[in-house]
Amino acid sequence: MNAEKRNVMLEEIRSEPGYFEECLKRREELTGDFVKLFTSHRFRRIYFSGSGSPSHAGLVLKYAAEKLLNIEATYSYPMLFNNHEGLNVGGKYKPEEMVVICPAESGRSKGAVITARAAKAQGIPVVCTTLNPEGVLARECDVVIVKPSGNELALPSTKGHSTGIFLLLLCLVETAKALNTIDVEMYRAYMEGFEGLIQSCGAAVERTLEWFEGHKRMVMNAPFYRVIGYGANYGTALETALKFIETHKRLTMAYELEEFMHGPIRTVNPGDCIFFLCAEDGPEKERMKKLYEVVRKMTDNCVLVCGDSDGVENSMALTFPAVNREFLTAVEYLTPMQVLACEIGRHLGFDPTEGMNTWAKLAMEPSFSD
Ligand SMILES: O=P(O)(O)OC[C@H]1O[C@](O)(CO)[C@@H](O)[C@@H]1O
Repeated sequence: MNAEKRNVMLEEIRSEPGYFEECLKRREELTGDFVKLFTSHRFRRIYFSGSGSPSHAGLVLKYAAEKLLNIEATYSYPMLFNNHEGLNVGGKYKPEEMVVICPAESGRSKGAVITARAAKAQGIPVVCTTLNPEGVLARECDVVIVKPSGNELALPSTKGHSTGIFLLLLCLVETAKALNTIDVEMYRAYMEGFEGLIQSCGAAVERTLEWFEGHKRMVMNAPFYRVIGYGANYGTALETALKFIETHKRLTMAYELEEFMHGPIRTVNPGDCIFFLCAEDGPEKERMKKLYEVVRKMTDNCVLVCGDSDGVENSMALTFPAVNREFLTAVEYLTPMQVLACEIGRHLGFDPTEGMNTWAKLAMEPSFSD
C-alpha cells in the first residue's frame, strides 16, 4: 500500500474540525430551510430514516430532537420501518404534522429512499442531508442540506458522518431557539459547545494517536473488541463497531450500558479489550464508571474514554479535552474511535480505499443508482 492511501482515512478524520468551522460560518445558509420548515408547520412527529452510518446518526438525533424540540421522534432500520411499521400507524396525525429526516451520505440506500417516497406520496415533508444534491434521495426531498465535507476516499465514512450529525444538531438547536423550546442561556451554551468541538475533536485525534502508540501491543493483541455507550452515545458505540469492522475486519460488538448487565457481563474473560464511552454527566455516567471498576477486576484491558475534566488518573484511560455538552458528545467521542479504527486497520495492513467482497454487496443491490 502506498503512503498516500495509508494516510487517507486519518487525513479525512483530521479534516473534520475544519468542516465544523465551515458549518458554523455558513450557519444561516445551511440551517435556514430546516428552521423555516419547522416554524411554518406544527410538527408532532419526526421519523428518522437511514441505513449504515446514517442509521446511527438517526439514533443520536432522535434523542436530540425529542429533548430540544419536545416533538416525538423515532428511528428504526428503514426496512423494518417500511415493511413492518410505517408512517402514522395509529392514524393520529395529519400529513402536515409529520416530517421524515434522512441523515444520508450518498443518499442511494434503498430503505431511506422508499421511506421518503412513501412520505412524499402522503404529502409529508422530507428533509435530507446528503453529499449529492441531485441524487435519488435528494430528488424526493423538500429540504436538501448539502454537507460541505465532500466525497471520501476511504470507504468507511468518517468526515461525512460526523459533519452530518454536527449539521443536523445545529439545525435542531437553531430550530429550538426559533420555537422557544430552549432559552437564551441554553442556546448560548450549545453554541459555545459547537465552537468547542473544533478544538476538542482536533485534540482528540492527536491524543488518540499518542495513546495508541503507548498501548499498541495491548490493542493489537486483542482478537476482538467491545464498546459500551449510554444515551445518544449508544449510537456512537454502534458507529464505532461499524467503523471497526469496516476498517480492520476484527469482530467488534456494541452495547447499551444497562444491556451489558444482561448477559454480556458474564462473558468477559481476562485479556478482553473493552472501551467504555464515558461522555456527558448524569446518573448513567456514574453507572458507567462503576461498571468500568467492576469489569477491571475481570480484564486489565478496560479503556475508559473520557474528558480531561473527569480527572481520571489511569494510564489505560483515553482522555481528551471534551466539551461534554449533551448530544454534541456524539460527535466528539466518535473522533477517538474513528482514529482507533483507522490505526488498527493500518497496523494490519488494510487499505481503507479498498473494500472486501464488493461483488457480494453488488449482488444484493442494497442501493438505487442516481
Ligand atoms: O446510502 P447512503 O446515504 O450512502 O448511506 C449508507 C452509508 O452507510 C454505510 O453503509 C456505512 O458507512 C456507507 O457505506 C454508506 O455511505
